[in-house]
Amino acid sequence: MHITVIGSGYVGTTLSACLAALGHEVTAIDIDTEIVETINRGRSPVSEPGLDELVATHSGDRLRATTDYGAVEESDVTFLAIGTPSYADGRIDLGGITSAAEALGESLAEIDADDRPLIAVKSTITPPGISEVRSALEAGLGDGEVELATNPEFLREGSAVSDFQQPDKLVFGTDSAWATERLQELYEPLAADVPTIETDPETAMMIKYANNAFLATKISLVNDLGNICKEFGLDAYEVMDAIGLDDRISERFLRSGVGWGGSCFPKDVDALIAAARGEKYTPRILEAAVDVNDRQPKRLLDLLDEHVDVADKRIAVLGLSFKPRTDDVRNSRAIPVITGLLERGARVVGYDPVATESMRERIPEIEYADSAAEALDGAAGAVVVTDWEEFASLDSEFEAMAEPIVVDGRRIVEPTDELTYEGLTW
Ligand SMILES: NC(=O)C1=CN([C@@H]2O[C@H](COP(=O)(O)OP(=O)(O)OC[C@H]3O[C@@H](n4cnc5c(N)ncnc54)[C@H](O)[C@@H]3O)[C@@H](O)[C@H]2O)C=CC1
Ligand SMILES: O=C(O)[C@H]1O[C@H](OP(=O)(O)OP(=O)(O)OC[C@H]2O[C@@H](n3ccc(=O)[nH]c3=O)[C@H](O)[C@@H]2O)[C@H](O)[C@@H](O)[C@@H]1O
Repeated sequence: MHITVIGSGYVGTTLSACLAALGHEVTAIDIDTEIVETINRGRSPVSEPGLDELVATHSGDRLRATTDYGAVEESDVTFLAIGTPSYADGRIDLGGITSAAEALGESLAEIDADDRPLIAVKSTITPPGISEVRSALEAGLGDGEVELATNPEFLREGSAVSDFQQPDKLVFGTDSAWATERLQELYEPLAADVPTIETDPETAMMIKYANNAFLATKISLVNDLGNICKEFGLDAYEVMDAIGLDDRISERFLRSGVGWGGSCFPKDVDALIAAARGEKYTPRILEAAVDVNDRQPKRLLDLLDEHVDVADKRIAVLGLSFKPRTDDVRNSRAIPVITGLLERGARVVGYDPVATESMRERIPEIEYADSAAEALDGAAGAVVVTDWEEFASLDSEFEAMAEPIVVDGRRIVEPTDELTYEGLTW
């Protein structure tokens, strides 16, 4: 099939490269010329394991990139994979996706009605927001019709390619059998043993929000229970390992610590709360999940305060990305941790295996080290914010600290006899 993907960020590039790998002819569209050139040079514009290789394999063959919306003329399905950030009050900002939808509508107006592609929304938008995207598309189109579907994405950053290639489920939100069949045909090469949910566009997006809200709330509940364990002098990981054996709970997403960040859980939970309030419903459990999450970085710093007065001291922050294996620092827990340390007058030195440059753009005023050893050298304390595998093998590096104090927010560092080691929930 001929596919166009509008928006070439984490989701769009993964989608484009993986669909090309499935045998489809894919055109990736982005307004950013640097992104377009990067893909056409055979490189991924975002850092994801395996994505560079996929783009390199298919670029110039089944995958090409352009800034020109005219490329939709050829396509059977056109995806919208534009960012959907939040306003300060949590409501979803649909400005980016509606302006893309309007521009897309203008291009579709040039195509005979019978030849128009199915438009599938990959971006995460609240169910009430779907009508706004539809209106923008129709405003661009003028007279005429086009069919809009939703096809939410469940991949995680850091494992985007493998998550896309081996999904737990596929969700098709359509208004017609024709649209469902197009999506079935598109995913046919990977859908063999994958449960497929065929529903309407709004329910499909509610499935996406419920999925993220459930997982974020699960982690906050684990953190709440973990904080209680810590107060009782118990190890939350021992407790969670045990409850995870209950199939109804499952062993996944039971890691307590400094909380959830990233470009999706915080924004999606906030957007769902705001959309629910817009309907005069107050989702109290989701509000509590956000509240627990907001408090975890402060609990980490309070623990550090018990061991060292950080004012004027060099303090190492190990891990800057919101999770390992990505350079993404959006809503990383490292941000409130660094801000809290700066408010206490600490001299902060940050280290991350790949996210240093992203964090430097965001917080330029702190020092950045090229290795964990360099960050720890002379530090009067260290906090661990991201569970990068390399932190598990740190050992003699701690000997160069002025005070060997480590407060671990992710249960990744191996405690030693020489170390004053505190876990956030153990
Ligand atoms: N990042 C993730 O792991 C996941 C994200 N999502 C959802 O997917 C959507 C996209 O997320 P990301 O890929 O992370 O966003 P992103 O910010 O990485 O990428 C968005 C891309 O759209 C481009 N763009 C913006 N306006 C455009 C326009 N008018 N025309 C063409 N291109 C335009 C930008 O230049 C950028 O490259 C969001 O709604 C997000 O919630 C869903 C599942 C996973
Ligand atoms: O909508 C999205 O964008 C995506 O959001 C999350 O994916 P992602 O944010 O990439 O990463 P996760 O692995 O879910 O981690 C999110 C945050 O939760 C934290 N986390 C995760 C698991 C855990 O047990 N404990 C915990 O604190 C991580 O450190 C990270 O900060 C979902 O897992 C994806 O299914 C979804 O598609």
